[in-house]
Amino acid sequence: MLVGDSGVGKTCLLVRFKDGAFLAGSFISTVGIDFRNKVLTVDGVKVKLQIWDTAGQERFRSVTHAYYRDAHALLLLYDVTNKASFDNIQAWLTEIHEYAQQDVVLMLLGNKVDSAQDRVVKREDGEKLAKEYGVPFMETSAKSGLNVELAFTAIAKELKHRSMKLPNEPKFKLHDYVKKEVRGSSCCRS
Ligand SMILES: Nc1nc2c(ncn2[C@@H]2O[C@H](COP(=O)(O)OP(=O)(O)OP(=O)(O)O)[C@@H](O)[C@H]2O)c(=O)[nH]1
Repeated sequence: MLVGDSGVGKTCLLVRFKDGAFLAGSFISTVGIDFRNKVLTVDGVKVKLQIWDTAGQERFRSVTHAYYRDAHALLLLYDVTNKASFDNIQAWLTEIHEYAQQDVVLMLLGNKVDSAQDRVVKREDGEKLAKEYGVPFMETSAKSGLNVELAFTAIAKELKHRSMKLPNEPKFKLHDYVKKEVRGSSCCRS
């Protein structure tokens, strides 16, 4: 399930992953909730991801709350060009702790790193926050596609590992896997 403030790029991230395209042009906010399926082959095993795209707008919060408890994984997004979306991450985490399953797979994503000139949230700030909460972290761009496949593949691998519980298979380390991340530009407006 994709969560985070309105406009951080949840729908675009999902469309980039599903269709390999970027939704340029006017911004159409998600109403309530929407979902798309994608089948990935992970280490020779087919994994069907059902990905729920939630509305970031406050007025839909009660609708999205109802979906948290069925989510196996949450991708929590902020927009690196929007400080408020980053400041709201703590509130999102509080909501997640309240409504999601305790063992939900969680990943923090700083999106829109292609907009280097408009960046206001430093990579280190994202990393620091993620470390504080023990959550894997990556920076992404739905526009350029940077790290999008990697983020979803990481989730798929973790979920596959958890569901198959093969005793002889080495434990999948999500925190290590996300280190394959390609670094975007760290340029800042301020
Ligand atoms: N430059 C840039 N723009 C992006 C990126 N991702 C999304 N956008 C733009 O940001 C705006 C919002 O994107 P959405 O994907 O609709 O945002 P959302 O988080 O789904 O918003 P809600 O549905 O309201 O919760 C759109 O104008 C997108 O074109 C990105 O990676 N880079």
